[in-house]
Amino acid sequence: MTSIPVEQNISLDNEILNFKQLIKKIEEYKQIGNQEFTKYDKTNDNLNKKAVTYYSLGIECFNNNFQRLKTKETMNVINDKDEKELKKLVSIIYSNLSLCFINGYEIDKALESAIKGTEIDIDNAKCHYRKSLCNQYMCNFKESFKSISDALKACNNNTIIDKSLKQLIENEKKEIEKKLKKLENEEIECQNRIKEDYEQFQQFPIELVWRDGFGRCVLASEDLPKGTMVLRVSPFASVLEDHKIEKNCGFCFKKINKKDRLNQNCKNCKNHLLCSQCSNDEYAINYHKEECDILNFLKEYYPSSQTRDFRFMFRVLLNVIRDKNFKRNQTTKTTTTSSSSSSSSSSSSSSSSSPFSKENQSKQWLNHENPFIFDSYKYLINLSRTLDKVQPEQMEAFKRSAQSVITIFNKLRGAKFFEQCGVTIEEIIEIYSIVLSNGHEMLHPLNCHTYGLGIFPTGSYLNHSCLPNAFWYNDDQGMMVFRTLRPIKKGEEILTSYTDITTECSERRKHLLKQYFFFCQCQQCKFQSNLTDQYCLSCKNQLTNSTLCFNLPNNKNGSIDSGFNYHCSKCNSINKQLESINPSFYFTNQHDQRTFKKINLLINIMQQRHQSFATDSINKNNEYLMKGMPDHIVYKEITNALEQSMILNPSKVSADQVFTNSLIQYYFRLFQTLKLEKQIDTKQLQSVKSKILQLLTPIIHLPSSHHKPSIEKKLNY
Ligand SMILES: C[S@@+](CC[C@H](N)C(=O)[O-])C[C@H]1O[C@@H](n2cnc3c(N)ncnc32)[C@H](O)[C@@H]1O
Repeated sequence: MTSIPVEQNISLDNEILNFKQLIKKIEEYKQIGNQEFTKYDKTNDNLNKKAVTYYSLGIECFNNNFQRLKTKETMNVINDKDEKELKKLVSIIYSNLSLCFINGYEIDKALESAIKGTEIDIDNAKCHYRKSLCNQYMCNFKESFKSISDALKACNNNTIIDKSLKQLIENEKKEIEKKLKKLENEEIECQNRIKEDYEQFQQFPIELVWRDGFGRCVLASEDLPKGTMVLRVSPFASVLEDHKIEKNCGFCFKKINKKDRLNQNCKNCKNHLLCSQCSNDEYAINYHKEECDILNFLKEYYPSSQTRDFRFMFRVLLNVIRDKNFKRNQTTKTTTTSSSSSSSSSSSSSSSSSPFSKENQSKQWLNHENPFIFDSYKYLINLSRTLDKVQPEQMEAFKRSAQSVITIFNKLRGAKFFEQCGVTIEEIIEIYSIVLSNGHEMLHPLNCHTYGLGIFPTGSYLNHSCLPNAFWYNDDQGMMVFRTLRPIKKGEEILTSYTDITTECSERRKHLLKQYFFFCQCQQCKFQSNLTDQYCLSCKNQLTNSTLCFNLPNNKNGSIDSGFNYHCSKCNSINKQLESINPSFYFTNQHDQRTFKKINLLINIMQQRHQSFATDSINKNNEYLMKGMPDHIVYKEITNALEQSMILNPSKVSADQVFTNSLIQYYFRLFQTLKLEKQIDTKQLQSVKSKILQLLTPIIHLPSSHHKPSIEKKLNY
């Protein structure tokens, strides 16, 4: 439980004598909670703490008094009918609390509340419905289906039926059924791929498996040292960023010398450069030929539509069409061949002649020293998608865009082109949603700048972790390459990050939920979400959500002035005020603790020195001088401490040993302190900055472009 602010003016009358008083009090809390809920700005996606507080108070009031009334401590024993009424009310509060947590993106707490609500009143349909929703976000679709079925049962058990709620639940049930069917197919396809595509996966030290709740997972098939290339995937389709079109090769995306750019531009569309290598590659030449008329058309008639995303969709669709045309021709051929009883054509030899097979890709790709995985269309269309989560406005935009694409193709290639290719508008919309969840910005391996957009189906098989053990970049051929960040043991899952892991657990989970529609279940989040930022004043243990109890103050008429009391279940003491946790609490590993204590000490020395400089620059008795540490020694000590911590940097220890985030904050704090040091010059700062960047390599090398600028900004000098 997080610390919840309490309104100053609620009086807590703990002496509830009978059922009527209890129900009145709880009803009051519910009403104020509801008022706070309605007042809250719906666009604000932070937790509505006020509403949560009032609902929590209602629940606490019930917990504190119900047993007493039931166990006949009082003369006013509660009867069955009253008990039912009371439990119904509390269950509604749990349901409302669950909704607050859902709106605040705290799905674990939302689920916990919904479960409690259904336990207390099995006929609370909304609670079952919310339980189902939370399970969906947690990718437990089987559980979600069970809950939505319970919700429907509860609707039917209620004498007064809320028709719109029942309709909502029925629709949701259909959606979950569809999702379960889709997952079943995905699992079958995954098992098929494991068998059929064995050779491609054998090129890398990995194994593809299916796990309930997570879907496809990539595991290490042997012990892997740090830096090992674990996967290299060719793009199903990729395009340059708009501002790179006039400077970079449109096939391999490498930068072209200024003097060569004019010669290398396509004479027809004048909108596509090929580097000297690619202009000798038949595949690269033909690849552009197929899109040239489209680019030309856009330039002439819809100049504002020549955007990266629009160009990207054309490239995706051209490959889809190639794949479909080939398959259609193959079917026709097979039918003709079998009807004429000629010798059977093996499917493998036919597929090798596909214009969209691995063997027919660019020779540059095939001759490269590193192997790669090639994905045909069936692996693209099997990727997970979130069509049901797409906002209505976005869906409208998809439809408009899909219609424009069809119109342009039909105009340029013949009125029935799309129909003949067998691509429907529904399929294009589905591809859009796949691209939305699986498209990747393409990152330069050295400077991490985004230079394009691509889709790499097998690259999307890797799951996310907020303490990843692998990272990715795009290499000189525009392939997506994954490498290990630390040694990985055989059988361990290979995980990358989809988000900025330098932010707080709740922020990360919110971003992943908003962007990718799942509630992160990684080890790091599970560990961090159970920690509070407080520790027990008596036993000094860090309070976790599971050791933290929630108590109402015992004072009869008093108002809550300093928030809730916390009850440490480890030492049983009740504390009114809790201090913020000491950063060394984050490190269970002794070596880390010592290193960080040292850094902390040095920071303090620096800060004191800085203060004393400000107040009395020639105070010879300041602590720093008393310790007899000259400038360069302090500076060296800090660097040494940083180096030591690098030996045990967070990517090398397990998630339950280290808080990546606190480590980063520590470095930032250190840097800010050093910046204030008058005697530190730019060169020294630069050196500390490089040291910190080196320490944060695992994070900086992660794919997202969000965090890199934020780290750079914090290390500005
Ligand atoms: C890009 S896919 C990754 C591959 C996925 N396993 C599959 O088979 O498609 C992203 C999906 O994987 C699951 N996933 C990945 N990382 C996760 C995590 N840390 N916690 C929960 N689910 C995760 C979620 O279902 C998410 O929507």
